[in-house]
Amino acid sequence: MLEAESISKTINERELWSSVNLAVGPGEIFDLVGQSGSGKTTLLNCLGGLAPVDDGEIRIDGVHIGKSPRTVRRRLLRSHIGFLFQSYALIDSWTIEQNLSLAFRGRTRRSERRRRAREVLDRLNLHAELETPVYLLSGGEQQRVALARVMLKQPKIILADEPTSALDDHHCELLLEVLREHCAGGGAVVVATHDPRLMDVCDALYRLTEISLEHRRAVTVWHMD
Ligand SMILES: Nc1ncnc2c1ncn2[C@@H]1O[C@H](COP(=O)(O)OP(=O)(O)OP(=O)(O)O)[C@@H](O)[C@H]1O
Repeated sequence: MLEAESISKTINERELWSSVNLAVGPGEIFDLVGQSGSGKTTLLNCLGGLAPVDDGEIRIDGVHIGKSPRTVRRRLLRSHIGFLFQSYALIDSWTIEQNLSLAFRGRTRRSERRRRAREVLDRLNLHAELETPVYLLSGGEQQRVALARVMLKQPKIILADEPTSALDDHHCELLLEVLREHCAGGGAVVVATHDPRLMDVCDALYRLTEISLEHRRAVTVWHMD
């Protein structure tokens, strides 16, 4: 479903990681761990096509995203990838409804979009009016709006960066339920987290590890039972 083969990334002459191999298939949740600054967010961005790699290949359903024409790539990323960003990536001055409308493709009627948005928000225990501007919400509520947007989009692959950072245990459990359902339906998840509540449900752990004095990082993989 999502494969990275021998990918490397250098930013401002600093090699973040190199020769990284990773493959996540239907039903799998992989965790990415490593020290702050080791390049986890950058790796997620590269896997999701938001940033280019310097070497190697990233394939989604077998399509090499770096080499495919721009329109094919955009369509593929749009239908396959859903991001849960560390910063939530919501538009602050927009309402919840406007932020969630970005998840819908094609011509979905507004009444239908509102009905589905309400259903997902209720499930996430977020009962604010759809007309509420996002800047009025707490961090945890904003994180749930971002999760609602991914749930409405229904991508095949979810890339999540510290998705539980603002969630209490109850809401963390809701997130886990959503991720498990996503995987049970044949989806895949790559998450960057050190949160043991989330690490517990992961199938494998990819650790960005420093392996030499030149600060090169490789990936060590542990498969969890
Ligand atoms: N666009 C950019 N321009 C310059 N430097 C960048 C850019 N993106 C990332 N970096 C640098 O690359 C390094 C890795 O950043 P990244 O956010 O990927 O690490 P991380 O492992 O996710 O860190 P954290 O756990 O603290 O979120 C950092 O030193 C960061 O400053």
